[in-house]
Amino acid sequence: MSTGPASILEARALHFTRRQGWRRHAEVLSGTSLALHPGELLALLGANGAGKSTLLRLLLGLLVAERGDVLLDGRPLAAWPRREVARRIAYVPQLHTPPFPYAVRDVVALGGLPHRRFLQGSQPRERARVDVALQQLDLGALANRPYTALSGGERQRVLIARALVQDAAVLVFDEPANNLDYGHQLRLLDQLRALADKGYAVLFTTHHPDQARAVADRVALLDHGRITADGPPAQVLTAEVLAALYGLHETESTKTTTRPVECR
Ligand SMILES: Nc1ncnc2c1ncn2[C@@H]1O[C@H](COP(=O)(O)OP(=O)(O)OP(=O)(O)O)[C@@H](O)[C@H]1O
Repeated sequence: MSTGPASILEARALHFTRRQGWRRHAEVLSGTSLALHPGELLALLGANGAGKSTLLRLLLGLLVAERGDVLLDGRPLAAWPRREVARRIAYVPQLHTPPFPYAVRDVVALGGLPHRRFLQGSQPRERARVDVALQQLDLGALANRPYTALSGGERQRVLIARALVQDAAVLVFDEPANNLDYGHQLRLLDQLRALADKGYAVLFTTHHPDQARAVADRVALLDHGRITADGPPAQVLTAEVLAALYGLHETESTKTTTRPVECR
């Protein structure tokens, strides 16, 4: 029996297979377990194709495992009404191309939808949350611009602002620092840290060990669908472990990737 604090979102021994072609099936996750706690910033690292996005989609209930459980507040995800899941877990996907030129403010306001009653418009409290999120993400000047006319990095910030308006207890980010310039990457990492410090449970995937080392409380390594390490970055992110995870021999470059990024 676990003696640590209760997890808010947890994957327990998940098995998931993808069909690849007519007959071939590949097991993407093989008994994968991962627990996320309130107030914690957890980084998930793994090579291309390791199964990170698949694990996130299972945790969000967008895919269903063949075996194993996903628990939200200790209760199987499938037992929660979909709308309640949307209230509790906010997801910031990797960038996508939006179909319509909605104004930035309207995209951010979509985060309030799970909190509205049927056919109800936005409420003053929600509009105030939109203003705060726009400000927090440095989007005030872009609020009335079409979302489709923004750069990749600006769009990423809009999606993060939308997640904040959702006011969920769990925030899940798929490679959130992708497409951001160096300054915005550092600011984003600081924002993730600040959100965890406020009590949100924050999970993000990254290809950059230095980002995990700079801000995360914990880092979990996913290697061919299995969690091979899970602990404080300083313990987990050794040059040897990274070389094994990414199929590298220990070199000067792998040593460099274990150096911390200064971001505060
Ligand atoms: N829709 C799909 N249909 C079939 N196979 C898929 C699909 N999506 C992903 N896969 C396969 O599942 C495996 C895991 O993919 P996943 O996207 O979860 O990895 P990842 O760790 O997020 O990779 P990356 O870092 O490149 O984004 C890969 O072998 C991939 O080819």
